[in-house]
Amino acid sequence: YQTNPHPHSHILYEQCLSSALGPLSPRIEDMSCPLLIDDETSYERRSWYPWTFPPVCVKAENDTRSKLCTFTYANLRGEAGISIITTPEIASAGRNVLEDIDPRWAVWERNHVHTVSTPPPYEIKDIGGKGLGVIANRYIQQGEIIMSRFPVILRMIDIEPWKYRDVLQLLHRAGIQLPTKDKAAMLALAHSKGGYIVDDIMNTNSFGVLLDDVDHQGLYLDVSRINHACKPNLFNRFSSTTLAMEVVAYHNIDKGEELTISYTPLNLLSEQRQSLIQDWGFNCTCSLCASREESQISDRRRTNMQRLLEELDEPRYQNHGAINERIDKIIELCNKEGLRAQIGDFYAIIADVFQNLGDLKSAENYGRMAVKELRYYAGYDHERTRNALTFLDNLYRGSQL
Ligand SMILES: C[S@@+](CC[C@H](N)C(=O)[O-])C[C@H]1O[C@@H](n2cnc3c(N)ncnc32)[C@H](O)[C@@H]1O
Repeated sequence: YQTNPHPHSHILYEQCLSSALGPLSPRIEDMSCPLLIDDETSYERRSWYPWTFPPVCVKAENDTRSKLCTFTYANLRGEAGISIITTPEIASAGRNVLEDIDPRWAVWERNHVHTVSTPPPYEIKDIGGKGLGVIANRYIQQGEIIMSRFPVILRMIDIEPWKYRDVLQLLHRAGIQLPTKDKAAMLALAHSKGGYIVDDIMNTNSFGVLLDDVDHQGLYLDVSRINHACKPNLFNRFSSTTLAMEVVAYHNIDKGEELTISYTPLNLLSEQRQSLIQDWGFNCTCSLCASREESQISDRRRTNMQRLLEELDEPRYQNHGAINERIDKIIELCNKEGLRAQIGDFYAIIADVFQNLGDLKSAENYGRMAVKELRYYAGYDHERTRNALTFLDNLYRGSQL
């Protein structure tokens, strides 16, 4: 091991911040505690390993211990570079996301082989009124993985302790340290609000992602070219172990159709949806927003679903007849509203209700269905999927106490 002269990192190193056995590889010989690396520890050549450049850091105004740094890794799994703006602690704990994936392990984890459609079944073209967009160049079948990408920039969302100017400097550094090809593609992405260009690009195109369970903004090339629709034909799922964002066909898509995702959670009411879209800097012109009649019908159904879900918590409905009646109605409304991607979350709620009722068999059934749906729609190791798996793990253990 290298010696680590940083006073705080020593303690953190002893505690071993990240899971010692990286989730990407089951090999026992890979067990090691990652070192904490920042601008002070990386004074010797290569002592900033595994990063490609020595990290550049800024200190918080009132707390000199908290640093925010830019870490760059030039070649993530042969695809692109990645720059991460985060704390040294998170970078150290989350650095196993840089490891190459052992394919046998990945298949075992996911339960199926991961295949991205090749050649890509889409083209990126100018779309009137929306800038560039993505168009299907052939018939696409439900479930096809259209894109699978790693982020080129990640930035921690809670940057409150640091000066905004300092954060912008780190962002600038994040951009210039990317390999030339990725930097050019990143700088060509859409921007909408003005200000420093990379900041504007991040705010116009990023997705929320977790690094070491902490919220970050993630910028994904290509995925960023997909425009918004309230009833999209694609959904995206995220892996916190690999940082991969997969874009998958929600249903069958005809050649020539524009490929779309929803920039907002799918189940919002029209007013909430429109206001979020306006924050994005454009107007929602989907029929679900633009047609008064359609949005009223949809809002009514969604409010109904919400009410039915809330009723499941009420003691007077806590019997099998009332619960099953509500489940049938929720599923019917969910299908009518195109909210299939959220059914896993509903199953998880229902599993919980059955557990509270003491019906562990039904709780297990719904818990298993929740895991299956969440693996497919949210991601095999998404936080929501992990929560559903923990529920199943605890189900019988809890009843034996
Ligand atoms: C993530 S980018 C999508 C790709 C973008 N059109 C481009 O040229 O790269 C988001 C930007 O695309 C535009 N956009 C996305 N969906 C739209 C929609 N449904 N209607 C109008 N503009 C849209 C907005 O300007 C938004 O700020």
